[in-house]
Amino acid sequence: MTSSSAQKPNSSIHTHTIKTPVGIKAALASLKPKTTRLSIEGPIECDLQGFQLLNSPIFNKGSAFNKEERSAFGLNGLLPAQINSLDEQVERAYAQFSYLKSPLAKNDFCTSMRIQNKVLYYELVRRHIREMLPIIYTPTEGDAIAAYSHRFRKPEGCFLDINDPESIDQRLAAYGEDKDIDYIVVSDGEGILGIGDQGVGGIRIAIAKLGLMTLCAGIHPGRTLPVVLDVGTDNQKLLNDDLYMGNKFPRVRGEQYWDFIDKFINAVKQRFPNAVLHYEDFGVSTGRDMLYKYREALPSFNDDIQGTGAVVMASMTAALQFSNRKLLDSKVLIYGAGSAGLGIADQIVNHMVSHGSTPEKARASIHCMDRRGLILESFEESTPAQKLYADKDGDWQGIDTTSLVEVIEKVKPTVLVGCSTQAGAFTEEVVKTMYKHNPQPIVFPLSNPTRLHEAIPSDIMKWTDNNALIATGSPFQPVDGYVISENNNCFTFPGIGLGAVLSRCTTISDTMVSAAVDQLAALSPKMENPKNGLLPRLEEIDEVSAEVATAFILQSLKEGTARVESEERPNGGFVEVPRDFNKCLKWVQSQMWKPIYRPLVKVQHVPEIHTFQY
Ligand SMILES: NC(=O)C1=CN([C@@H]2O[C@H](COP(=O)(O)OP(=O)(O)OC[C@H]3O[C@@H](n4cnc5c(N)ncnc54)[C@H](O)[C@@H]3O)[C@@H](O)[C@H]2O)C=CC1
Ligand SMILES: CC(=O)C(=O)O
Ligand SMILES: [Mg+2]
Repeated sequence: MTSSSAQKPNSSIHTHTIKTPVGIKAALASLKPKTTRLSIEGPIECDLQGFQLLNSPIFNKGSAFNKEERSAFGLNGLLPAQINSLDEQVERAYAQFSYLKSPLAKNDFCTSMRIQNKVLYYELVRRHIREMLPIIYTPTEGDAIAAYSHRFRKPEGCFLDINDPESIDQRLAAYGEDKDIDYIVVSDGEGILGIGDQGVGGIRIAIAKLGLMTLCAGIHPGRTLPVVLDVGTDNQKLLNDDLYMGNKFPRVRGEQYWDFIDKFINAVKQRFPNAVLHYEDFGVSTGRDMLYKYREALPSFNDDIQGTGAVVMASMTAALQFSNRKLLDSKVLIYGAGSAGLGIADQIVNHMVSHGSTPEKARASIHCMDRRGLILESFEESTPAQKLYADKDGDWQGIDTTSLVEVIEKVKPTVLVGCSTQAGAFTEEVVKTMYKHNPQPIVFPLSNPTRLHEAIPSDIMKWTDNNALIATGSPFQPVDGYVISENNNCFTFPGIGLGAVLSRCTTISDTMVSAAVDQLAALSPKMENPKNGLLPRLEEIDEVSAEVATAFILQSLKEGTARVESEERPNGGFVEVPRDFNKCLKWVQSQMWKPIYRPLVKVQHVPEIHTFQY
């Protein structure tokens, strides 16, 4: 059992008066889990029929409905005669996907498949993950977001409007009144995937991240909620665009913005008391404050800060182990001290502290640059987070602190991280200076999209005689047989999110994130073969997420933040989570949603007309 600090979860969602039409209620009840909130196998009760069933992506099987289901659910006449297997459907869908030429056309195809049939969509992407991930996520999703108002076809997600803060709860209710929600991704669209302010188009980053939660970590796709906070936009192109679909005024900031956020957080706590809240692509001036302001109020997580920090820390650990160097001897230079850069710096500090350092010593081994150059104590306009890493002016007399090469010459970093959105900033001279001081320099150009990378791997390898240890922000081809790992936060946020959902933790602590980092680093294939990447293969992502989640849950249980063991099973008794890693891993895997068709069982209620999205 958990310690006394764990609270019993609010079970009001199970008992509150249900207003949805009775048919939908039955369908939803069948999504309810056996032990925790995830139901992944066995028959699903359903009383949708005919077109309603075909239009419900959670229940739809398209041409795979069998004879009995076609009769029972009024589908005869709505489908051609042949009954396909999921394999055949995937083959057909992949052929259609392959026929399309441009990445954006492929992205459109994926969107339409996702809102048509979730099982088919996730199975299709799972089988072709390496090819399709860049289409449904960075970099192509960034282009799709930039073109949101022009390519728009069907609304998905929940739109909250700063003009109408009193309606937040009503809007959340309209989206999913009678569902338990396990996981919410929210964005205000200010810092999208390295392409900046995209206003209301930010809804699509929330949708894309939730897609990865399901794909990579088996979060039930019917139990997630994408939210955009439409607070205006400072993107002049959007403001001038007649077709732009969001609020056409400059971003609201200051008190009115924070009141809106307060109301949103309170509404989430009330309506979805068991949900984990994931912040995505907020601006540098808000994302960090939001995380620290609310992280004790509800289990919440900023992917750009913590998810990115965690995956970089895991790659760095793997690179240090491979090159036989010690974490506490490392010196790190972060080029681009924004949300991601400072999140990485914080995660490195957390990790160094949990491996025996002090916060002061750990911070002293990290140096940060932004568009003003090396961050110095004398800079008045630095953010509080930047000030933690500021260098003493006196130590830098006579050195051009705006020159990356000069800074490297003085610091002699073992690790160079780029999250500056400055394409080509890691020049030949920069990389060769790193190499001069390190036989195996660790270089992570992370800026997305691909065209913004600080350097491309083939150049870095050429300039270091293939000795650099590289991980990038977007996918790249191997160089001379060396696999280049994508330092993608999809190796961390889905596993951490799954761990948070399953443990029902009250908060996501730094040490829980550190446990996830250590687990991911332990899965690095680099030690087996120097040509392997620093991170596991994408094809193993669901297994990786399960392991990351397991480490997270065990740490949460240790810290007394897990509430899962105070949840009652439907048939009596309480959930018991095994403390043994392998047994706990099996339990985690048993809770993950999988893209398989489950038998549909008819229930005898007459459905009313409804607006149910799934
Ligand atoms: N690979 C991954 O998994 C992730 C990659 N990223 C990428 O990292 C990049 C940064 O993202 P955020 O931190 O959210 O953006 P941000 O806007 O918060 O930070 C960018 C930082 O770069 C600095 N910068 C700009 N010009 C510079 C220059 N010439 N020299 C040095 N620094 C300069 C800015 O001052 C700012 O501090 C984006 O391209 C984003 O896509 C972000 C999260 C995850
Ligand atoms: C990958 C990601 O989260 C970003 O670039 O913002
Ligand atoms: Mg992001």
